Amino acid sequence: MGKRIVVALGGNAIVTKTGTADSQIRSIKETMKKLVQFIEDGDELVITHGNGPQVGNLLLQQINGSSVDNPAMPLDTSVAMTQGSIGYWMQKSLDEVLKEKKLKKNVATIVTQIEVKEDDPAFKNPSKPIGPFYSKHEATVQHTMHSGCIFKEDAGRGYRRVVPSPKPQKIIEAPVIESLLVNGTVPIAAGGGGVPVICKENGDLQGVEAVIDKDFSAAKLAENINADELIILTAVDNVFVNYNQPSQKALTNVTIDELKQYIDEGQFAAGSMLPKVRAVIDFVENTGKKAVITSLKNVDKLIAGGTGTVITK
Ligand SMILES: Nc1ncnc2c1ncn2[C@@H]1O[C@H](COP(=O)(O)OP(=O)(O)O)[C@@H](O)[C@H]1O
Ligand SMILES: NC(=O)OP(=O)(O)O
Repeated sequence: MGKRIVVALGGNAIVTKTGTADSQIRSIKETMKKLVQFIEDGDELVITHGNGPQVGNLLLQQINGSSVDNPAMPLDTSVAMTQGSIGYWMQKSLDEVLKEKKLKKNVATIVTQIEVKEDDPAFKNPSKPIGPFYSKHEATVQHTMHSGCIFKEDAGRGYRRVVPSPKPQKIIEAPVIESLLVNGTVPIAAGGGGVPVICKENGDLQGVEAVIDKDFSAAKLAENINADELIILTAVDNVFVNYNQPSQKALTNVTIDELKQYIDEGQFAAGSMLPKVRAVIDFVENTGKKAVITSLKNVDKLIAGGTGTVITK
């Protein structure tokens, strides 16, 4: 019997050096050739993805191309725009792969809103890096040109714009996503971490300017739709302790208590592996189900029965 699986795709599944639509579509098609194996296996698949590079680039286009008659769109709308563009690329690519495999399945991208808390401390401490990398000098120039933009150093790789990244509380479209699954459709949902919204006193939703971390959204989505498993696909086969040191050790089977201890030891880099580890802890703790962190290229082996870092209670 198939499982209900939420797969979260990292940057290496989409992003290319040139950033053209064609190159990102080519990269995504290769990704879909891997993910189709879950469908062939009889699993119910929900695909979610990041948007850090794309939403940052889109914001730059908004800022640089805007005028009084053609205003720049706010960040929540820009997130929705990237859900649309990346979802379009994914849905088109997966459709093609399904056709090549002679599998009859519908694919649908859902513009997904995610509730966040209005008083989330993240709004006062922007931390989510988006868009291109700058040198320190370029970041200072950008900050001078666009006074509202904050730039921070990103894991030794250069400077990037940072925006608030509140924690997801509830997937608004979870019932729609579940009904699609029940009807045999493959939903692409909560893309780019979801459109962040707050719930007003009268129950209306209002978009807020932020980018939610897609790993936390994937965990909340998996929880809200009663998924059996959360799989986070990134660039490394395993989570490591003593990462990039001669004594590095791949984690294969690990409990959430062990992971918490490794967090206390500072084993996981903030802004890269740490949010993934925190997200899987949330999912496993809240549901008692299993999560996996591994690489996209490792999907074949994962489906064949193992490898990657498996996290259980
Ligand atoms: N302890 C660790 N174990 C494994 N990878 C780590 C660790 N600490 C940092 N990393 C880095 O985190 C990266 C994954 O984060 P990131 O690139 O932000 O993910 P995404 O795939 O979502 O874009 C890995 O490719 C690796 O370079
Ligand atoms: N929204 C988000 O977390 O995107 P990235 O994974 O691309 O940073």
